[in-house]
Amino acid sequence: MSIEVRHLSKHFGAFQALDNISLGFPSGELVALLGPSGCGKTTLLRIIAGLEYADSGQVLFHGEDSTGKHVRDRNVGFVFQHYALFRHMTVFDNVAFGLSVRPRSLRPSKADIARRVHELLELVQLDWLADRYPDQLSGGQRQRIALARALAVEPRVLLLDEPFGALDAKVRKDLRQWLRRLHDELHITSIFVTHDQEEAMEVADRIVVIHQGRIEQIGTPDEIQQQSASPFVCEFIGQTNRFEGNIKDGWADFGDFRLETPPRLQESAKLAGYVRPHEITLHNQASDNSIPVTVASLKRLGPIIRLGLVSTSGQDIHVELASQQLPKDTEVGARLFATPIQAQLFAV
Ligand SMILES: Nc1ncnc2c1ncn2[C@@H]1O[C@H](COP(=O)(O)OP(=O)(O)OP(=O)(O)O)[C@@H](O)[C@H]1O
Repeated sequence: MSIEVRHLSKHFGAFQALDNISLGFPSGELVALLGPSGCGKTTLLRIIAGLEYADSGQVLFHGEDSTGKHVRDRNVGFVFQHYALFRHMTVFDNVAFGLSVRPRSLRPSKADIARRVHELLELVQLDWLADRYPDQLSGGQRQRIALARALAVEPRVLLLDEPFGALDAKVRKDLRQWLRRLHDELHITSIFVTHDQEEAMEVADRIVVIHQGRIEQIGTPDEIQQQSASPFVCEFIGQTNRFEGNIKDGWADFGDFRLETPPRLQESAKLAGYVRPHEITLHNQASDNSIPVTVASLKRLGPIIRLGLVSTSGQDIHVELASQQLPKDTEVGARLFATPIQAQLFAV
């Protein structure tokens, strides 16, 4: 089931939460809506679900206009961070709920419901918890049961709003890998909201970066990271170093170093160059293209070393290297030369 939204806008009073959003969610993909708090991602998800209505624009399910359709007629499954399980019902009854409240003519038999519930509990690998109550589960187990409950009605689309937001880092990491595997098994078109770029990178086929109610970029995790569409995306997706420069003799000139410039930037007055921590090499000797720096901090994380450097002009520079790439005898206070090997360049 593909989903498309066209020219969606939404105001809350004078505040514009969504500003003319158009995009498609291809059938069977797992797409992340990523952006800072308040950027409009939950509002977009709720409009797709039918829990909220846009001021203008359309929502199409499989090419069919569903804009005015009630939530119960859209056949979507939800997993929301605060959409708790029913506390007075067992795990089994929670998962069975969506099927057992169907009108009599559409309701499967008791035996069919039981079979389906056990299949789903097996899918989320928690069949052994069928008789427990939600209070007797861990947070991660509760979210997996919530997912089983959402899947029980065989939704055409699965919508997840920060599904693992309230969980601790380790459980969160496990659950997102598990969600990815589950998606690979089921291939239900799924959209999940997150403000955690690492989560989006790890789980999604495609990421939609939203900022102030507008789409900044749509792309695969690699495209978003390596070909960011704007300085905002560059800064939002993981750690980066920003350098300011300008065009000199056809090069992007940043004082201590220079880089090749694409033709589209040749006329720019000012440039911002974003260099990721792993895109910088360190040397004992100066070269034409190196920044003199002092090592301010050095942290070993297994085979990786993270360094905090300060340039002579006072700029902080973050670097990440494999330990064998670190110049010999480097310690805090050492003077080195940092060479950016590539950058994403923008006119500013
Ligand atoms: N019912 C409402 N009434 C008034 N303002 C609202 C309402 N719902 C959302 N907003 C505002 O619209 C903006 C977008 O909200 P939304 O919940 O979509 O953001 P979000 O990107 O999901 O943020 P978060 O990650 O914090 O949940 C926010 O500034 C929010 O305060």
